[in-house]
Amino acid sequence: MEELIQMIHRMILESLGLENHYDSHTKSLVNSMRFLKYYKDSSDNESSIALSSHQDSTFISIVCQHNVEGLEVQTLDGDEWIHATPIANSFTVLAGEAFMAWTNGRIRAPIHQVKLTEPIEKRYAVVFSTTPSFANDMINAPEELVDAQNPLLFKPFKYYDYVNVKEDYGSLKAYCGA
Ligand SMILES: O=C(O)CCC(=O)C(=O)O
Ligand SMILES: [Fe+2]
Repeated sequence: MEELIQMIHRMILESLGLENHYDSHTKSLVNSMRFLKYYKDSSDNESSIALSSHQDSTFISIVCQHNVEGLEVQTLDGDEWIHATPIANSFTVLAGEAFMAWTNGRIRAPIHQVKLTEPIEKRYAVVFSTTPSFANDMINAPEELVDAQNPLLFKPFKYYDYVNVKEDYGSLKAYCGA
């Protein structure tokens, strides 16, 4: 898993021409793993929201859906939900707000939710996440990604300061939008 995580981060940095930031970037990463168990709300007939819509705060989240449907990703215009249908032997990768801010918006953090629809009553998922380390949690977009056409979208912020008050602000833009 460590290798996969490193590879995804490397692919993202390379795609943006930021290879020279790779060492400092990966040195300040922390990996974590969460096990999730969802139940369908029995008071709902056909479907129930098991995890309400949100953006992850992370750099990336790698979701193992165990072949059970439910994860939905909102389109950018907010008009539609796309089923992130599980694919056998595959993970689903979502970018989070830390990457969105650090890449000055080049990488989007999609809004997503988990909805259980008949006949699914129960769902397990495992989520592997990367976040900044406690010692080095300043998120500051590299200057290569900021220019007249791409003005800075988010003022530099400390990741864990944001995570602590995220619920109060509702979005990263409200917290530190430039
Ligand atoms: O269970 C899933 O498929 C997604 C979980 C998720 O979005 C999260 O834990 O942030
Ligand atoms: Fe999520």
